[in-house]
Amino acid sequence: MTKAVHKFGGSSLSSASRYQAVANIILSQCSAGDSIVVSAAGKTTNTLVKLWQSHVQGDAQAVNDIVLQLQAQQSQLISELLQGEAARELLATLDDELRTVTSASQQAQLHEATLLAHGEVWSARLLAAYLNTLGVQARNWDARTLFTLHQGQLLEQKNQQACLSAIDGEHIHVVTGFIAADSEGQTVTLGRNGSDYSATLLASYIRADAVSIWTDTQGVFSTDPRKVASAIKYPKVCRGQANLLARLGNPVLHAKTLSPLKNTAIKLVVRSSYDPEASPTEVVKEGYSKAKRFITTLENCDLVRVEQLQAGEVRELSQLIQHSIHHFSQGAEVFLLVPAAFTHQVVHQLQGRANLVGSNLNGCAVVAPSNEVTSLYQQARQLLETQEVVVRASHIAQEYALFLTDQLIDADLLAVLHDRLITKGQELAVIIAGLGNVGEVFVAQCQEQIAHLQQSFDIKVVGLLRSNQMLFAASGITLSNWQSQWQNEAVSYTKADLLARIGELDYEHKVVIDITASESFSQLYPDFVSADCHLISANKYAGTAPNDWYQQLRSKLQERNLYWRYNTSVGAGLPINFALADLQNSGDKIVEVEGVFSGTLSWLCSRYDGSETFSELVLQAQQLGYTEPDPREDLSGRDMQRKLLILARDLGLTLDLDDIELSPLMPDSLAAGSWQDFLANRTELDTFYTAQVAAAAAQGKVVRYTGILQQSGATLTAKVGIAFVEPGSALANLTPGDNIFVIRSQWYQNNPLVIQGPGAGKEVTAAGIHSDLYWLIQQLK
Ligand SMILES: Nc1ncnc2c1ncn2[C@@H]1O[C@H](COP(=O)(O)OP(=O)(O)O)[C@@H](O)[C@H]1O
Ligand SMILES: N[C@@H](CC(=O)OP(=O)(O)O)C(=O)O
Repeated sequence: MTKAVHKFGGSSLSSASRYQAVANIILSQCSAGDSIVVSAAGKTTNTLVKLWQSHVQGDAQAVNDIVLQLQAQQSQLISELLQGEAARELLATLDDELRTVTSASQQAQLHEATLLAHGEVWSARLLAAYLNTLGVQARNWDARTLFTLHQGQLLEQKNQQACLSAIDGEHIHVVTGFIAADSEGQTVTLGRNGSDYSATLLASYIRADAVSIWTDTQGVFSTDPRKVASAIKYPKVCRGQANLLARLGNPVLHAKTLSPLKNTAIKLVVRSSYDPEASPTEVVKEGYSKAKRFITTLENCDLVRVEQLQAGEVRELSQLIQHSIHHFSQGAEVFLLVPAAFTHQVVHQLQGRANLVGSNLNGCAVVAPSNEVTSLYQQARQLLETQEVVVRASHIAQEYALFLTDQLIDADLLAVLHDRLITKGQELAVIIAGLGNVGEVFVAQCQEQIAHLQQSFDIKVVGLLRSNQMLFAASGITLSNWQSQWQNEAVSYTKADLLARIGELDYEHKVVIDITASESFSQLYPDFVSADCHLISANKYAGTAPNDWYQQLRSKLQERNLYWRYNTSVGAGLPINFALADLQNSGDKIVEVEGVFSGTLSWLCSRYDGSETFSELVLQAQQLGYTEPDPREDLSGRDMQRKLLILARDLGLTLDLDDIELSPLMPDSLAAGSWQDFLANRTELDTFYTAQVAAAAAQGKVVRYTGILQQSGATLTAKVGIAFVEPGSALANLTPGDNIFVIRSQWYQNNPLVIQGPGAGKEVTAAGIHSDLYWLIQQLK
């Protein structure tokens, strides 16, 4: 049986609704025998630290106020999650504990670690009780009964025995993070953010298979995603870099998190409790992922030079102040970066061997592959200079460059640094679905196109998919001979196989290019987005799916900073979506889009001159491959209806397909029945069409099949069908097969903007998809 440990940090337990979300994750993802390690709710530990500081300062009033604050916060959580006896019991225990805190403070008997431990104890107790009310057999553990340290060292055997006998296979075990006991039974803590470490320790003792660190971001990013919206989520990060980030004070993982995993195969992932479906970051062993670029900030540190630093002394100092301390050597000198609040303690401990060389410093560190560090160091220095940041001290090591300044690296400055230093030299994985007419041309053009785009991005086609087989190579498919690779290596696949392969890709960016005409493939878009893929579609189904589904997809894309381009779904390579977006973005108001958006119907109506019957023309078009296999698909007008809906949604209208009036280019009697029936009765089509031609001629006009979207005040007209147009108009004089879009706007009123040209064809459609890819890369740069 597999065993998992899930750790939920304070950010995942910051309110009753967050506890509920956590419980839902546990209900859906955990089974008996799994362990849940919890931190203190929200910022409770910070509040407890303040309480301790007030106590040390002898400020009884502040101690009281903070106790009341804690009581209010915890009681609210309990009351919102539990009822009846369960609630009463926890509220009474909370009261007792807080009364004990107050009296211990009054009697000068408060113990720091014991005080700080309350946060985790409250969380574990409440979560276990809440899970019980949901019918989960949950057990609550105080980690002081599981983890013992003697003089700062873990008593491995004792701890393992304690954990193995506690964590049975019948319950879900809710365990306090952050705390342990010393050999006298006194509380000790594992350092701020230490619950990550508790989780991996527990996992190593009980020989779990996996640890999930659930937090409020979807994984480990190139920089703090809460400060820089364009931060890149990395699917994989190697342990060494994760550890280095932690040692530089980055909060996403605690510095000791990785040590219990050494020499184990325990899988570690970081994922979001706010978005459990989003693909996580896996922290993998060295060599299992490429080194990535990161930028992390430091705030309010002191730089301390130390003489004769002994081995293990930094660890002891970190233990003393409950914070990780970054240290580095320059020549014979060793420096420590100490959180300013603890410098006094550290200097005191070092007994005359420490000199303060810089105080209240801020800064940033660029972590990168070792061959990039020197050049990034130089670029960063120049960049900081142009941003008028005075560097007080800097350090370059094999895997990172560190800059210390007096100025704060705020979110704006961090965004600039990230943009210039981190988002260069990125990789984009391309997955192409649909290798029909257009798909094959697209792949054939890819080699040259990619070489052209390569200057800014390292682009690799990693997947080629047909409806039932796929060729996947994470390191890239050689496009010059993909056909023979396909012959030898393509395999049949399921949706789960495809998503698993995409999930394993270790690229900064991924894009799925859908050149299929498959509705079921389009239904996978939400899964692709959950796996952090951008989308490019020639396929019209997702763009015309029911509005709720469509809007959910759009918001999911937005939440993840992902792009969706679908220029070729309307008018093939014609830049209609670009034009509409550009006009709207520049402040114009579009009042009407009218046109012929079907190459087939354009060809039929423009070619008809009465010398052949309409049905003969339809059969000719079928033979020339201009129509769908059953030409009634075209004659039904559905395809144009879909395209009009895509344009309407681009204009911000929340329409559904059925909101667009549709009248087909054939009598209803022919729409039903088999193709044979159609052939047998095709004269009905001819009668239908000649009647339309005669009616048009009576008005001095000609027949065309058009779509129109018109906004006039509060009235919206959206319809697709037969229209009688002036013989001299642009719509009437269309080259057979071409599409035309006539756009009327505030700026283009009497003389409309006309976009006209081939609206189908494999070369132009493939070129349009390349244009979407180019656009995507411009956005990512
Ligand atoms: N490179 C990064 N990737 C992800 N998160 C980061 C990064 N750098 C900083 N962070 C911050 O780390 C926070 C998560 O750590 P923390 O607040 O300790 O979470 P928890 O309470 O779940 O333990 C995120 O909210 C984010 O702001
Ligand atoms: N509650 C402790 C331990 C911890 O790990 O918290 P979090 O998981 O929220 O970072 C702290 O705030 O330091």
